[in-house]
Amino acid sequence: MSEAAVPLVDLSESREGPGRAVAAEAIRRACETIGFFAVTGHGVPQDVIAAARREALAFFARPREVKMQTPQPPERISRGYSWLGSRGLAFSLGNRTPPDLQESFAMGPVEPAPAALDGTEDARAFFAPNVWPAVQPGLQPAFEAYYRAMAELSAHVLQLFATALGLPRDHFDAEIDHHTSTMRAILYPPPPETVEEGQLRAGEHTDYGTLTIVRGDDVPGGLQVRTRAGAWIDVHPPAEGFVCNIGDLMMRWSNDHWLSNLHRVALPPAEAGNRARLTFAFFHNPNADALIEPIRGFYREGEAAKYPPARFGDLFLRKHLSAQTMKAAQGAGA
Ligand SMILES: O=C(O)CCC(=O)C(=O)O
Ligand SMILES: [Fe+2]
Repeated sequence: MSEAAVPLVDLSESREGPGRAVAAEAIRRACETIGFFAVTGHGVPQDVIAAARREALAFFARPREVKMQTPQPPERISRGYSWLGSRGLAFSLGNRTPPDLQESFAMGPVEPAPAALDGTEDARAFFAPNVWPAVQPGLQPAFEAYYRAMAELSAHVLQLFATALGLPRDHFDAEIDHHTSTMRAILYPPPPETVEEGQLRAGEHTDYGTLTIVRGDDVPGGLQVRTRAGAWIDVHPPAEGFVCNIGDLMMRWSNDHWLSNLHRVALPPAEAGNRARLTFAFFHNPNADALIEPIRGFYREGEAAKYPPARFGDLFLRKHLSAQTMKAAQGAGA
């Protein structure tokens, strides 16, 4: 039950020089075993994080009818406000659970769609305009600044992934230059007096994309990851750091040598008191038209590809939508 199972990687020397290889090797080991690692020395200014947090808490404290002025659009893409009871992450695995005890506010790319996607389904799904609450003009700039900082950090970590996979460091660069990442601020309120059987703050799931970078409050009722032995262990973020995990796409790219691992957000025990928890989760995704094909140079001797090549846009739309409705769950698990 050692919590050292989620290793800590200091990124402060990881940009150039011998520190790059050291960080890449630590990340390789983490991705092969638990699929999670924590980072410090990431270079994201603490005031960017603090401003986004402040704006999120102010937004979630507003009356429901105000928050509902920027609802998640009916197409179920990750924009705007999702109210308590409207999502269930375990649905994406086809599990029938009560909905998650969380409300959230999501955004997508800050840059417009590249011209090559003009008029396509990808442009509509991945580059749908963001929605911003008119009552709180400070939220947009704070969230955009945080999103940009996360995108930059992701690009750096993906270069370390390339090195860790034995590839040139710029291997993924051309697949992420019009990335379709989303970010979600999530508020887990204090649990109600009665919760339904099997109800959690976030049901067990794997993430869908390349890399997720999470900043969640380190309070009871927090993030847990499943070890290969089947135990759920608490993941404590380092002070001023982030928790990173890889998603299904990196697992697919690595022909399953890397693990996109199950995780969840538990309910706090009753004695922990009535505490809410705030999380910022940045879900890094590649370009809509990135071709995800198991990386051959990385195969072990004689190994065959476990997946056919597939466009990211097609893979994602199948799984993401199933997190939202049980009806669509048949196609999940990609
Ligand atoms: O709140 C957290 O720490 C993690 C949330 C999460 O795993 C998700 O939203 O995908
Ligand atoms: Fe997750």
